[in-house]
Amino acid sequence: MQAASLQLLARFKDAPDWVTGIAIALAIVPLSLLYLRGSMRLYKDFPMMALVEDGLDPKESWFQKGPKTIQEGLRRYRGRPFQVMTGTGPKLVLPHRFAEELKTNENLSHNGAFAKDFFVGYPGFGPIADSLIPELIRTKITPALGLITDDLVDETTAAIQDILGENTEWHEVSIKQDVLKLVTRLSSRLSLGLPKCRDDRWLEITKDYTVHLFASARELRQVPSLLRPFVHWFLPESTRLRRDYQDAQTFITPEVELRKVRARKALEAGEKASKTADVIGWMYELATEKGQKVNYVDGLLEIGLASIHTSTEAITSALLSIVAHPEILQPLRDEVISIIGSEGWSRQTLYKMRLMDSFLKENQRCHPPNAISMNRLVTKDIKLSDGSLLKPGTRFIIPNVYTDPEIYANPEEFDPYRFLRKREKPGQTNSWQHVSLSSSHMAFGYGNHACPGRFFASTEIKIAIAYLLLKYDWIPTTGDEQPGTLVFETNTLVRPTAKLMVKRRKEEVALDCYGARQGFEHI
Ligand code: HEM
Repeated sequence: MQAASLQLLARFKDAPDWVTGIAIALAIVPLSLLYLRGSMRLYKDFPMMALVEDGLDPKESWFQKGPKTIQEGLRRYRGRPFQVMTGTGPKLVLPHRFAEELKTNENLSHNGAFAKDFFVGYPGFGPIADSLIPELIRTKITPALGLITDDLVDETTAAIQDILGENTEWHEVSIKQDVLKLVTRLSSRLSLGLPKCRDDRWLEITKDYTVHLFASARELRQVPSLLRPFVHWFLPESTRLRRDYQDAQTFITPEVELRKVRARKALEAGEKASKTADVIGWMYELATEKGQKVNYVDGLLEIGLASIHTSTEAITSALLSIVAHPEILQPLRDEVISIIGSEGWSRQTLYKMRLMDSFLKENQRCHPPNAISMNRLVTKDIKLSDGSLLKPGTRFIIPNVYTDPEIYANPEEFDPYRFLRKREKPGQTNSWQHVSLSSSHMAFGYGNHACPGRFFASTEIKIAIAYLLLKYDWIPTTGDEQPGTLVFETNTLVRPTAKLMVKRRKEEVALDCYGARQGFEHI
């Protein structure tokens, strides 16, 4: 912890003297106090896991080797709950068998757990706990997916052209950065609709906000808790985050006002407000239905946060897997050629891409961005089936079981057909889709707070991959920047600098779609 504090202090070198003085005083004085305070918060009935054999204390184990800490804990404590020391305090690790009994427990909060890890309450960090958004996704976005599919194809057509272009010679690209740009375009199309969604200023704000929030929260989790209320004011990422938030407010507010005026005028003229087709419109609709005030800036930023980071990781990782397993490329292309070539884009045709669906699910299994799921805060006493008592305030996580040979045959093998075969078994057609939830595949979480955006995510990812495969050839780069991964806490993510070689090819069937949707306007 001392090393982390000193590293942090080094970042204050350009700050005024008085700021540095305060920071140093705050860093040195309470360190011992913090250790005491931290240890008092431990869950006393559960063993603490640390990779002592690797010379790491509990917190270092979590930060540097999260996935290994969890695996080793499961082995060492033979399926009994144990605790780990995260940057924001201890969390229980509950073995996977508890997922079923906890999935619909009402005394669990997802927002509460995330609020603590993402410092909701500090200026600029706010949106992640807005409870209206899951409802909005369930009641407005998912039912409109048939119509949204056209928008996403339209946006992918334009965005791919802008980002990857027509170069038919092999050239190197920063693949994660390019996918991030593409996903930001798609998420922005959902949030703001045409034409605002293509505004460069908004695209920059929403992308930067997502990147800076994850970076700030990650930095702050490494800072001793007593220092955080001061340090967050000076961390470069948090400073940028507050600026992004203000920029978002400046950008969004006039657009919201404009929409409200239009809706009011329509009502005054005795007309119905037009049907809505983006997040601003749906938020307006939901607020009116519920007679509730909504924060549009928070809502749009939350959609960006939930969707941009996750879908970027999913698409980049899928593309890297195709490059690493070239034998799957042609079967995936053939499926798109056959289905889109004969029936065009629609929610139904995307559903028919069963190999793509299975491949994406297998990719989540083999390259999970997170080793755990079901991050929850206990709000009332819960007694587990093994007799353990979880008191209010307890936080827990449940590890994934993707490498368990009793659940997945040959778990080390990357088998894009794995879930396709499972779906062919009687009665199993809907159990193993990309978006299906189960405790043995928790890539979209599990239970009451499982990802409501997964239907949108799966649609957008399939469209993006179809374009990337039919319009481009991909091979590994020969340069220094081999993709590789970054491990932090329990996350294993594609490195932001990952590179691939790409060249334009001629797609076998027409994919493109131009122009806004007909008969479904913005308010
Ligand atoms: C590949 C893409 C995505 C992945 C892997 C993913 C994964 C997850 C996971 C693991 C959770 C936590 C679930 C739990 O703990 O049980 C979650 C929650 C959530 N996701 Fe996603 N997500 C993705 C895309 C999206 C998109 C596109 C949206 C929005 C359109 C979205 C909106 C949300 C929201 C609002 C929650 C919080 C749910 C709640 O509080 O009840 N996600 N997601």
